[in-house]
Amino acid sequence: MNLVDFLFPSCALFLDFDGTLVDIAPQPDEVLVPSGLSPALESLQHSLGGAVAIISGRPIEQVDAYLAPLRLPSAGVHGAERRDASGEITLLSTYSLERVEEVVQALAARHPDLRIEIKRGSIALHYRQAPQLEAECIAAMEAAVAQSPGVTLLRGKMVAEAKPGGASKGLAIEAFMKEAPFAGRSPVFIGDDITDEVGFATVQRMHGMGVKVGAGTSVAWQRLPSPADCRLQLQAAAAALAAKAAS
Ligand SMILES: O=P(O)(O)OC[C@H]1O[C@H](O[C@H]2O[C@H](CO)[C@@H](O)[C@H](O)[C@H]2O)[C@H](O)[C@@H](O)[C@@H]1O
Repeated sequence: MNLVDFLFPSCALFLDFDGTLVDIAPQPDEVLVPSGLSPALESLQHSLGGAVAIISGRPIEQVDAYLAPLRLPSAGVHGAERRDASGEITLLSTYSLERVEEVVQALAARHPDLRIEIKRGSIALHYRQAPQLEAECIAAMEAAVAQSPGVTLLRGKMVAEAKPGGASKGLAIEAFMKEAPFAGRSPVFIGDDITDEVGFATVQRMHGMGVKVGAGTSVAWQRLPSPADCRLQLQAAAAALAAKAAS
């Protein structure tokens, strides 16, 4: 697809972070942000009347650090936290993760290649460096989550994450779409992971469009081959929209 053909000044743009804006890295803290990314996002934000938001599994403060000095409206931890366009933060209720933490710490003590990420209201267990442990990690997380009221399990790219049941990327997008400057626009969501499928379904239900980055089955109607291509297409769309506004 050519993003330029689908992104109009009347769109609202929602963007996943890992695997969409940046390439997947061996470890969560090893992602590289190409220097042209934030300027392109800032230009798009300007052309789309401010209606550009990041919808990530990461905490908002991490996304801010990667995109600095740009601070976009953002949803973090799969929608458990959200910063609207005025800068106001909404935090969803969280639930005890004591059992999940016990289980992942015990697993990681036995398998040092596993990586635990603790966020507000969520714990992610990464097995990218120990893919042979996938089944064991999933089984352990499923059992721990089953003993943790209010908590659900979300699977992503080489990661299993316990998060509040009420949080989802779809609900975060819906919340943005009720507010200025997003309300009344046609939503486009670009993402790459299973965790983004609910976001694709949400925007398409709202007569918008989901764009899946990379391979794998998806409900999204459009597709981009890779994060590198996604960045190029965002840059091209930013330039085209800026040129249209100037003409
Ligand atoms: O919703 P996203 O913005 O795509 O965030 C999803 C998760 O991304 C991170 O983990 C993933 O990316 C890492 C860096 O490329 C990779 O090492 C890991 O295997 C992936 O699962 C992040 O660490 C998680 O907190 C996010 O939930």
